[in-house]
Amino acid sequence: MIRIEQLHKTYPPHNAKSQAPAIAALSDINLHIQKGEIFGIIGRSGAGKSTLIRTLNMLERPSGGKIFVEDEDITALDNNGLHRLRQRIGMIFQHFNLLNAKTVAANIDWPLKITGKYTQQERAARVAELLALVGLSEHRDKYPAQLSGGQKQRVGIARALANTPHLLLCDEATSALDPETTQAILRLLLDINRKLGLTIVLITHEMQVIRTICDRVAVIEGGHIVESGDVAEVFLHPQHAVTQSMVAESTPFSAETALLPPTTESHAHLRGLLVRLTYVGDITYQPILSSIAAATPALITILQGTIAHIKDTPYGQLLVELRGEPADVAQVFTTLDQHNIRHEVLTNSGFLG
Ligand SMILES: Nc1ncnc2c1ncn2[C@@H]1O[C@H](COP(=O)(O)OP(=O)(O)OP(=O)(O)O)[C@@H](O)[C@H]1O
Repeated sequence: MIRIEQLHKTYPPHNAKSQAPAIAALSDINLHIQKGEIFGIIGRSGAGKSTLIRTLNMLERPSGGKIFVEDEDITALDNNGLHRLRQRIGMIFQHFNLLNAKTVAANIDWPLKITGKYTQQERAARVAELLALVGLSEHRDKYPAQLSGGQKQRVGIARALANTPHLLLCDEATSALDPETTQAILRLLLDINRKLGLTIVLITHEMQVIRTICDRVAVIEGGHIVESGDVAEVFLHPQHAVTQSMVAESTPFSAETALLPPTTESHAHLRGLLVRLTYVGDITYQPILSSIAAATPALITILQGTIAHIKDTPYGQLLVELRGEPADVAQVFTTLDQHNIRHEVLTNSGFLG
């Protein structure tokens, strides 16, 4: 659906007369986004997220590299080509960008009207369909000022979908919303993705957004993609320091004991190996640990645990202490391997004193 090759974007220094160097907002970005997936781009403030998503509909012109959308090199398009491209790409924004002097229905009708392609009757039918899709039929005659943030974003979504785009870009679409409304909007986006098979690319600084709806994710830092892959893999086994800290901030599993290395003080009582177990999928609900415990003289103590979801997939993480003879401990690891339960020895507490 989208192929980004060696993309660069440089901004001139803020003060043109200064000797300051140009700002490299994006450097050597290479990404492949599949048709029908929800692809998330996450990063801290200033990492380059907005610049990257805005290049996908050429609101921002790259300084180098190529972007193919449905096999068409969009960096080479003239004005007519760009106009046609933008009809195939919808976009929603953090602050909704609605027309305040128009009603909900008129906001949604606007992109249909400016194409000049449809009769008034066709437009009215399409607006009614979109209002129903986003759950706003009874608010059709209200003005944006009379709506909550979540309702405004629903209007934004309906407007973005008006011309039946192939791709929806979401620029921090839930950042201005409270957690409950965020969940409702994310559910709506997921529903639309499934019902319409629409490809969605979103940018966010919240790992929770990625975890709730994305299939794959790229982590951006200092204009570089530092890590990318399936959400479960990146979320459960983050490699880069930025990813690790964003995961730690968002996880229900306390960072103090689970995701950061234990301190001598916090685990002074431990005598065995401190091991983190991670399991993904149906196995999450199977009593593997109790059957291992029954079959081995090694002692397993659960120190902390959680079960949660990454999109539709359940996963579990346990922090356990493992004590016993080396052969018994090795047998526990073999059994864990047989069940595809990942185990990481965080420390041998013998060394903690
Ligand atoms: N129009 C511009 N002119 C000059 N520099 C810019 C411009 N837009 C962005 N930048 C710079 O490019 C870098 C990336 O900015 P960008 O807005 O893409 O980051 P971001 O990850 O979206 O940040 P935020 O989450 O704070 O919006 C930053 O250093 C920023 O200051």
